[in-house]
Amino acid sequence: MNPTTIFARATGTGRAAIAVLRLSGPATADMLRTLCGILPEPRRASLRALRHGSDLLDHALVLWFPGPRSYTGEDGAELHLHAGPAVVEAVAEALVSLGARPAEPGEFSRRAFSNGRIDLLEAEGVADLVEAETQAQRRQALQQADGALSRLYDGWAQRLRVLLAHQEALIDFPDEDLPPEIEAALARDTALLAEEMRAHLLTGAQGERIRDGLVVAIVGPPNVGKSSLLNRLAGRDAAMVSDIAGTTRDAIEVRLVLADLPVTLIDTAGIRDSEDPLEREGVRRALRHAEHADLVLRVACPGAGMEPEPRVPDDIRVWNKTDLAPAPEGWIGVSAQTGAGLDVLRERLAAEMRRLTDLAGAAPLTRARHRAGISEALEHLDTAPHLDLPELRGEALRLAMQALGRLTGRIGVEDLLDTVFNQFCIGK
Ligand SMILES: Nc1nc2c(ncn2[C@@H]2O[C@H](COP(=O)(O)OP(=O)(O)OP(=O)(O)O)[C@@H](O)[C@H]2O)c(=O)[nH]1
Ligand SMILES: [K+]
Ligand SMILES: [Mg+2]
Repeated sequence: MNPTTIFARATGTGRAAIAVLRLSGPATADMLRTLCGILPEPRRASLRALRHGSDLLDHALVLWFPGPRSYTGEDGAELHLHAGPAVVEAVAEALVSLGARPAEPGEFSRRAFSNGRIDLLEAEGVADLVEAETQAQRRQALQQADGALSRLYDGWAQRLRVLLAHQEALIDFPDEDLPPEIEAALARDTALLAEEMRAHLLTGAQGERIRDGLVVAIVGPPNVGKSSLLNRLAGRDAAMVSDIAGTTRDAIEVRLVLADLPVTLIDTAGIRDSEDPLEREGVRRALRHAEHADLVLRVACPGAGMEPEPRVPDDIRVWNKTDLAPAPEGWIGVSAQTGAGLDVLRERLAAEMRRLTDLAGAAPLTRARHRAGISEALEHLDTAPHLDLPELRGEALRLAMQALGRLTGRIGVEDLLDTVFNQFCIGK
């Protein structure tokens, strides 16, 4: 059955000079002919009067992309319209009356996937690229959209295929004639592959941090100036500040960009023993945030607990209120009030964040889906050597290969597609 021809506005809906309507599907050529009078030259921008019946809709720049050399692999087009809502609406209505329908979120990319133009990992890279807010996210998304992860996983699947072929050759030998050197080589190569996968799983922490952002928690006793510090780092009055100990109860989150990376900075309740059930809950939440954060700013100040908690090696120790007394050895001195020392603190934070996201050039996994797939493949590889029968070892290798195949979407992913593509915006 022929797919329906779909269209969507590919550019944002705010005030703008130009709006791009994108089309894909078998009726694209007919629709262009109707609207433009003739079919424009392929892949060349041409200025056309768009008409529907006797109605002049707009003067537009028209691009015609005959399939399969198009984003979706189908016939496609772009109409660069004047961005007035009435213009876009008139052209959209004309397209609907010609038989097109508005696209679902991610439908263009889904068609590109179905037509083999991109695999699932590349599609996810495209989605991340559309969402990228920081330069580190852009670089990572571009790498994935360009197929860096796909090449890695396809390479592993290819090696597994070879191992499986050897394993199957062994099945045909009677037990007593099994060539031991082939068995040994198989076990060695399987273990080697498993090691590479284990190392790759470790890059996931960095990759997911770049994609989702890092979490930095500000923790310490009451009144040391945690909220004042949050406001300084955020550059705005996000949290209430007062000289009353216990001002902050619930955690307050602020998003910002530091060292090209997205950060969620969390201000928490001052940690102390309290009879007040609300404050106790606040303290409990503060401790939980400290535990789950990528980095913790442990704040103290003159007269308030220097060591609120046993010292954790990765924590950054911040001594606030240096306008009242200088910082002791081993603390970064700041004054949230005057702004002194804030640059040094920002630089230290940035350095720690770079350390936590350093990939040394490797393409990292970026989503829980990837982590689950690789873990599954790894489980099968780890099981294989402990299985007695060569048939069972072969089956374990096959299952590992399937887990990798689902990551790229080369096999058995129908049930997964809605989850992946619904995260896209409309028009992509
Ligand atoms: N002198 C001086 N006072 C400061 C500085 N930073 C904060 N303060 C004051 O310290 C008091 C407590 O500040 P907060 O930011 O509310 O402290 P907090 O740690 O968030 O307090 P809780 O939320 O109650 O735990 C306020 O009166 C601030 O004005 C500073 O650098 N120097
Ligand atoms: K306070
Ligand atoms: Mg506070």
